[in-house]
Amino acid sequence: MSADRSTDRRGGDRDPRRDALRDAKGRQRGAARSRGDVHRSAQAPGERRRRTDPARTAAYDVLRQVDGSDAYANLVLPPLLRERRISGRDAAFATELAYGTLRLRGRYDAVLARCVSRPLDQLDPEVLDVLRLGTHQLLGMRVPSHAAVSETVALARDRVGAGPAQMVNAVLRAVGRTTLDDWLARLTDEAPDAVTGLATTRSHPVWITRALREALAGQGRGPDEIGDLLDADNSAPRVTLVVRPGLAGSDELHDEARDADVRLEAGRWAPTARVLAGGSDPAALPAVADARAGVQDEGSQLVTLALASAPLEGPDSRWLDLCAGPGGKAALLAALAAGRGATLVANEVQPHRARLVERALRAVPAGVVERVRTGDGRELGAEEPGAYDRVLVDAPCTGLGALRRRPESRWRRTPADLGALTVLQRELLASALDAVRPGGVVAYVTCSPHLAETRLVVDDVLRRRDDAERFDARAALREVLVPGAEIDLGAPDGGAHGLDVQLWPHVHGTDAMHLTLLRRAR
Ligand SMILES: C[S@@+](CC[C@H](N)C(=O)[O-])C[C@H]1O[C@@H](n2cnc3c(N)ncnc32)[C@H](O)[C@@H]1O
Repeated sequence: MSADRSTDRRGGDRDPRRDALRDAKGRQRGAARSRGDVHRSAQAPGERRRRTDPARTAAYDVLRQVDGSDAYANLVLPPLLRERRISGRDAAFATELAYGTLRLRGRYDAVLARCVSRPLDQLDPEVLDVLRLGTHQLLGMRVPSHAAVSETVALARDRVGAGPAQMVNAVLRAVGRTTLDDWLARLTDEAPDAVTGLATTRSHPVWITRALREALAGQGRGPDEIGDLLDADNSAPRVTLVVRPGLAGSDELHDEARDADVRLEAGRWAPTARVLAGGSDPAALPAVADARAGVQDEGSQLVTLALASAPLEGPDSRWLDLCAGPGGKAALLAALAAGRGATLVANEVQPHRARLVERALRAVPAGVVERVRTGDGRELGAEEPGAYDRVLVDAPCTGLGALRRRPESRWRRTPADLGALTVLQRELLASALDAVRPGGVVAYVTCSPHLAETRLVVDDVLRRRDDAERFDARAALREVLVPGAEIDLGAPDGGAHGLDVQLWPHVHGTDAMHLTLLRRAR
């Protein structure tokens, strides 16, 4: 229980000084307000409208766009903050409020359902979003209760009207009468079974909780790790950069970071990784602006490095990235190919994502990128059979391994998504195995640990053909780690005979990337 609470309160986007620096009510101190002339003289007490806090209003507007227009929070929030000139600790407050509320929505809805007399789906969606925001301030942030309630009531009055604001007041007071620990104990006690209890308290859909637990067991880890995994999904990840080898030197990056007031630390696993330890926006680094470096999860770097270094006999001159958009792994592959005298073809089906691949590759020396192909990867194997030495299939997937990065995605995905995706994944892997030459290597990668998207896809494709076999991805990954790093990849007999790699947020601090390595036999 207490681990749960500390996870929530750690909230990676928070500035620990923020609560002290915002005023005693957790409210932004504005000039008019500090002068004490906030609309008071113009209105009767019952009609008083206080100026609502811009940070809370921004978080509310993000939630409305996410819930009402299917927008992505990480695409909506940054421009909205820029447009409204919300920066510094207020931007950090708005970010934690919006992202934290979205991540923990399942938990908060369970709490609210016990404080609202009607079923939640009978509330106006606007009112429900205000209640969720207030609940996150009460149970997931260090905002004093009186401020959480009064500021949220002011937001309700401003955005949804005086009537609902009274109801918001009453409900939030009921929420705040019980501590987070006591709420979690009650939700656990009242759950019909253990999985539902975990799903509710850790704010994940039940089907995802079940799938993640099965994936842990299926990849040689204890199913009892599920609580830690779900908690890790509820914490914002640290920002990690990739330093593309040969494109950005360590000293050069060090100097640029110092000049831009960005503090970087070496990554834990990948020699190419630098973790943002403090300072300002990494986009301020010239190396990031001109694509010699980029923002990339360390797990994504590891699986790419493992493919590039996997043992290979014979020629090693043409590499293919079959599903390249937006180009993070393609840029790392191209940098590695440049150092090895190889070339890269990057393929992507969606034209706008193919353009992002071109942008990501702009720092790669001329001649290394043979072309960025816009087309269906499922056809490439038949068009160019046996033409490549190394092929990456970073397959479109549910993204269940990157839930901490996309606060709303767990509520959007449904089990029905799996059907179409797993058919596509099989077809892309089969095409990759056709495109690689005999003796060549294919990496099958997903940012999902779901067994239906990982092991079962590979097993099924291999069952249908006798010209390819799995080999030891764990050994290949260990070869590329920073010197001296000891990585726990699960029990040796777990997960496809201990050959596949499954990374985990709660163990490795990376996204839950999956890697299977395959060799074309003939
Ligand atoms: C997981 S993302 C790849 C991420 C990328 N490797 C990176 O590191 O930036 C999967 C990509 O596959 C693309 N895709 C989906 N269907 C495809 C197909 N039939 N052929 C090629 N690409 C496809 C998607 O548009 C998406 O850009």
